Amino acid sequence: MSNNKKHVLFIGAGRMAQALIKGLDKNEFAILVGNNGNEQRLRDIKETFDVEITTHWSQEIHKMDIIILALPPESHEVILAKLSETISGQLVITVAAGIDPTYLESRLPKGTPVAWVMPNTAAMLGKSMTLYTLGQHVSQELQEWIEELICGIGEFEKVTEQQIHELTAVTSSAPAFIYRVAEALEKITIESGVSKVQARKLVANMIAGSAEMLKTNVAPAELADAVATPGGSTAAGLEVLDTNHLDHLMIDAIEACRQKAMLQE
Ligand SMILES: NC(=O)C1=CN([C@@H]2O[C@H](COP(=O)(O)OP(=O)(O)OC[C@H]3O[C@@H](n4cnc5c(N)ncnc54)[C@H](OP(=O)(O)O)[C@@H]3O)[C@@H](O)[C@H]2O)C=CC1
Ligand SMILES: O=C(O)[C@@H]1CCC=N1
Repeated sequence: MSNNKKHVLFIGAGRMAQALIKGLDKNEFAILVGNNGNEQRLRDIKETFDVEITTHWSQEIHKMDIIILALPPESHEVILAKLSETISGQLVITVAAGIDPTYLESRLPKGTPVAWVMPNTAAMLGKSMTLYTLGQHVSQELQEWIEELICGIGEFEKVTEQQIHELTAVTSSAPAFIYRVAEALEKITIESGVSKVQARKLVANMIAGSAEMLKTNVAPAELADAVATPGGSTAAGLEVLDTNHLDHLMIDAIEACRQKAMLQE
């Protein structure tokens, strides 16, 4: 069984690597994890996820089928140069904001299959909305490997390189915007005298229910209309949001993420 497993090396062992490792099918993938020298973190990962760890990842490349770069965008340049010395046709995947297949291909040996996968932290619950796109040298079989990798962490969509540049802010960064909204609502809820646990239950289930409603494909405006009873209380709150241009605030926040991701390349 283990001989048929695909060997995956994670370079980077932080939040995103751990979220992905949690979702991967350990019957399909043999996982090895390396990082930038934080050995305690590697030991914790070994214990938590029952995977192999290495402090010398560059010596393991020849045994690997897939290499996943789960490290900061600005660390890619040096890591790709190091990888190029030993790599021989392995699939290289990055999850970094701003690091597209064109960037990877230009820094790896000619013909190296590469992909860009953009998950979010809900990967750790198998609930990521993940985007992916392929480089020029990815076969049908390798595309299937990529989909096998990411199906364990939630839903996915294949899009273009340009679309990942533009949509990383929406599918990977905007969860943080939702958490900010939740934080504000939790604070308000606690002020009504309920416990923190109750506040979390109220707010989390309200957001989860709203997300389920969105999945029915009814337009968000229509869903909001259905909440706002004519002349009722919700309309008064919506008017505050509209008058203060929540939509403009969202556009500005998304644009700030996009600009920063471009600078990190
Ligand atoms: N967090 C998120 O929601 C998302 C993150 N991403 C992308 O994932 C990537 C990682 O982010 P995240 O997990 O949040 O970051 P973390 O800071 O949690 O983890 C970064 C990891 O990269 C390792 N690392 C840094 N530099 C090097 C290097 N030169 N060589 C080897 N390993 C290195 C660190 O090593 P050490 O353990 O030794 O410190 C650490 O394990 C980023 O590129 C980000 O754009 C993409 C989508 C969503
Ligand atoms: O904040 C970041 O840079 C990463 C990329 C998208 C989500 N987190």
